[in-house]
Amino acid sequence: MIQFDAVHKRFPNGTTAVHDLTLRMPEGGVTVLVGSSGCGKTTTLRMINRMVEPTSGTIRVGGKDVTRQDAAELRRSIGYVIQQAGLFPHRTVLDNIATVPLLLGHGRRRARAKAAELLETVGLTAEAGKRYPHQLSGGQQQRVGVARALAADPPVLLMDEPFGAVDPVVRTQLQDELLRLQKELSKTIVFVTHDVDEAVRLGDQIAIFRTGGHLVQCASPAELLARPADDFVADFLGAERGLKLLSLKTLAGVPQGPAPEGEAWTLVLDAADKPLHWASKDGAEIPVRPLKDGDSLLAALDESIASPTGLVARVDAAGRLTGVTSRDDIHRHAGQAHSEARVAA
Ligand SMILES: Nc1ncnc2c1ncn2[C@@H]1O[C@H](COP(=O)(O)OP(=O)(O)OP(=O)(O)O)[C@@H](O)[C@H]1O
Repeated sequence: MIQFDAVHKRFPNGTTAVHDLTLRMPEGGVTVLVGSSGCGKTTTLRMINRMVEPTSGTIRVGGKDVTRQDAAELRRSIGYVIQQAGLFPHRTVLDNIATVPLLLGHGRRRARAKAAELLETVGLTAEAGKRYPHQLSGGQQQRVGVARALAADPPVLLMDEPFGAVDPVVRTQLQDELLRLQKELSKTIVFVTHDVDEAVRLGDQIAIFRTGGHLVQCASPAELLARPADDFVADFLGAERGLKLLSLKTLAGVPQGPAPEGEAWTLVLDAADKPLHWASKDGAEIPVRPLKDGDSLLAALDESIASPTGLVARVDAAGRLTGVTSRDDIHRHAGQAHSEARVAA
C-alpha cells in the first residue's frame, strides 16, 4: 500500500505542484491519477520513488517512509514506465530488460534468462529481443518498457502516460495486455493519464486533480461516474457519463431467450451453431456481432441498435449461440446499473 499524508510540493520557483495531498493507494490495485495539464500528476508519481522530494508531509510505501530509504535502492525496487519507453538505444531489447536484474547483482546469465521470460510475458518474440529499440514499433517499445519495469519483480509499478504516444488501436491492445498481466501479478500500480476512458478501463480507483495540485475526488470508476463530487469532476468525465458507466457493467445475468424463427429476420448459424448474420425473408443480410457474458452493457446497447431486430445474439466461450437478448431487457438492465451505482456511491 502507498499512503500520502498531508504532502506538499513547492518548487524553488514558487510553483505549488501538489497541495496537502492525503491519499491511499491500495496494495495490488490500480490507482489512476487524472486531471488537466500541470495539475501535479507527474510530481505526485515521482515523489513515490523520490525522483522529486516532498516539501512536507510523508509518503509511505509498504508502511515505510520513503525519505528514510536510500533513494537509489528505493528506485530499483519500484518499476517505472514512461511515455517514450526510455530505452537505451545502443543496447538490444534483451539487454535493456536485463539492466535492472544486473544492477541488483544477478549474474549475467540469470538476468538474461529472466529478460527472455519477460519478453514472452509481455507478448514479444525471442527474435524481438535481439533487435535494437529503434527497430521496434512504438507499441512494441512500450511493451519492452513494461517488461523492463517488471524485471526486478517490484511490488510497485509507476506508469506515467505509458500508452500516450501510440495510436488508439495499439493503445487498446496495450491496455488489455496490462489488465491481463495485472490479473496474474497483482502489482500496486499508480498510472498517470489524460484519457478518461483509459482511466475508467484500468482503474480500481481514480484520483482527479485540478490545477494547483488539489485532489478533488478519489473513488472507484463506477462511483465517480454515478456521483461526481462537483461540476469540475462532472465536466472532466465528459457528457457521456451514463454510457461510460455501462462500459463497466457486463451482460452476465441479463436474460436471454430463443432466437426467433419464421419471422421477418432469422439468425443464420453455421454447422457449429456459430452466428453468421441476420437474413431477411427477401434475401438481405445484415452482419451480427455476437456477444459473450463478459462483454459490456455498452457493447450490447450498441449491437442492439445495429441489429435489424433489436436482438443481440449471445454466445458461449466457444462462440456457439446460447440465445438472444432484447433491446428492452438491455435498457432495463442499463437503468438498473445506474440506480445501483447511485445507491452504492
Ligand atoms: N522542476 C520543476 N520546477 C518548477 N516547476 C515545476 C517543476 N516540475 C513541474 N513543475 C510545475 O509543477 C506543476 C505540476 O507539474 P506536473 O508535471 O506534476 O503536472 P502534470 O499534471 O503531470 O502535467 P502534464 O499532464 O502536463 O504532464 C506545473 O505547474 C509544472 O509547471
